[in-house]
Amino acid sequence: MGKLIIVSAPSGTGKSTLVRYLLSKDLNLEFSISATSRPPRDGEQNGVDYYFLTPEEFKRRIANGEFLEYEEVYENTFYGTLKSEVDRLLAKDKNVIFDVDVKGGLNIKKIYGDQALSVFVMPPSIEELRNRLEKRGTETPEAIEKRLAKAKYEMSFAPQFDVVILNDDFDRAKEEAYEVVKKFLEK
Ligand SMILES: Nc1ncnc2c1ncn2[C@@H]1O[C@H](COP(=O)(O)OP(=O)(O)OP(=O)(O)O)[C@@H](O)[C@H]1O
Ligand SMILES: Nc1nc2c(ncn2[C@@H]2O[C@H](COP(=O)(O)O)[C@@H](O)[C@H]2O)c(=O)[nH]1
Repeated sequence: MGKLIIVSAPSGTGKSTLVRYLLSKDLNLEFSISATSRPPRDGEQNGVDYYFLTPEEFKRRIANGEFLEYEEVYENTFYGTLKSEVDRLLAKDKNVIFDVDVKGGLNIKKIYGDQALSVFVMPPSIEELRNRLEKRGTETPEAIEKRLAKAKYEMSFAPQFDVVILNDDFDRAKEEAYEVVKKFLEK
């Protein structure tokens, strides 16, 4: 049976970068495409990066019980994992990797227990998070402030994860993540 790798971190830490690296390795991993009510960024594609839903459609699916978990990660912006997405990937005998916020990560771990490995990616500092988000340039200054304001709170959940990886130097962090995930998948 396929296993689950959950990657969570405050916004800007580098979890998507880490997830992309792990997907490029020979680990039989496939990405769990989340649903979101936020609009696509430049270059993002529906059904590849996210399933982009209107807030109304997102709420209809919540009421219909279609989500394994969902969070209003930022005010009026919903993100969630569809049950159908996880079932689709596990049915293909894939290991599933998630890029989800901290609460979503802990919820998925609770549901799947030992079948899942929860990984918290720790930023070196709040200042470095700000640098990374400003350099990425995908959020307005107001949105960056909101994300940073939440980061300290999210970091307090790190001890509840199976593994904590510090993303200071990316080359070191990606090797550590690879070793930890490989070991878990081989168990
Ligand atoms: N170790 C690192 N050192 C410097 N920059 C990094 C490092 N890791 C990632 N980055 C850069 O930081 C930015 C944020 O990374 P990424 O988009 O992967 O973060 P994220 O945690 O997925 O954020 P979000 O939750 O907002 O999607 C990117 O521009 C990425 O290239
Ligand atoms: N609880 C969930 N959180 C999710 C999911 N998909 C993504 N996310 C998290 O949202 C933020 C913001 O993402 P962005 O793409 O707007 O930068 C980030 O922390 C993601 O990990 C999900 O299905 N459930």
